[in-house]
Amino acid sequence: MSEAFSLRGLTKRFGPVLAVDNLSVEVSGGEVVALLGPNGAGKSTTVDMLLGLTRPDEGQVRVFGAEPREAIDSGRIAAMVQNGFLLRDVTPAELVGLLRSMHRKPLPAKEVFERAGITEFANRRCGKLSGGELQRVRYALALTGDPELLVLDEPTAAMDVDGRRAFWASMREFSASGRTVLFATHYLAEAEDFADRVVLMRHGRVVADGPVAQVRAAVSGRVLRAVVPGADEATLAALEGVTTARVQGGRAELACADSDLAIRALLTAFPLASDIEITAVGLEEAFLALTADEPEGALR
Ligand SMILES: Nc1ncnc2c1ncn2[C@@H]1O[C@H](COP(=O)(O)OP(=O)(O)OP(=O)(O)O)[C@@H](O)[C@H]1O
Repeated sequence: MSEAFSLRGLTKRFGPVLAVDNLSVEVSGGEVVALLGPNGAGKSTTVDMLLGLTRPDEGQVRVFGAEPREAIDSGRIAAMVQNGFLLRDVTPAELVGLLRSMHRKPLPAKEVFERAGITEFANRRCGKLSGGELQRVRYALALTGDPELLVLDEPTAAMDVDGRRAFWASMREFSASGRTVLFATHYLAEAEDFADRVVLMRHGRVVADGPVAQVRAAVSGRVLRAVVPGADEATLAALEGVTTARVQGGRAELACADSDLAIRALLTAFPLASDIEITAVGLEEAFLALTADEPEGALR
């Protein structure tokens, strides 16, 4: 499938803060990708670089084989960013009208209103709209130019349950026509329900990237804890079935892709290992561990 965009070796610093650290992601046309991570993981900075709003310190961004600016000018990419500014005294209908006049092949205004669920308040001034309604207006503006790639930063923030449901139904319709979507979120459920692929970020880096089922399998393994005399983290991490290892307070904690293999390997290498316990890690818990705000977390 043709490439929609690629981010290669992107790095971005804000003073001492390393917001994005050597990030590489390639997305093909038609994929729906969730950029998932906790607050401060670097999602917005990554989205801003994809849109050409921020320049990377290192690395390269290509959108449909060109600079982001060209893709934006040609209307092939559109975005809905957090807190995008909307004038208080204009109406959504006026904004959509203005944008339609700037695009080569805009969608009919009525279709934009319907798809974004703003028909009811399209002629009300933006200053009179709620936070959730304004989010839908931002979505309408992103749809107006009929883009091939839609980039959404925390699109459902401020939306209520019904608003979220309607929004995702509309997005499904958008992607069903073979278009590409990248959305940043910190809601695991949204990523699971809507994305084909999840790129999990933490501390500016990609910690997992793959189909939802694969990321789920990679993160929802088991944890083996034991007292292992004389063991160091590197040796334990190299055992068969073990993903990462941590030794703390005399106990080893091993994150396992396959705990059956891991326990056999552990007892072969360290016959004196004792006080062994194995616990299952749910996806939610594993996600929290993977993205926890501690550089040397148990699971990575
Ligand atoms: N303009 C800026 N100046 C200084 N630091 C910044 C700036 N923008 C982002 N950062 C820092 O870079 C890091 C990544 O921020 P970013 O907003 O990209 O994360 P995020 O994953 O989108 O978080 P959130 O879910 O809260 O939006 C954070 O530590 C943030 O404080």
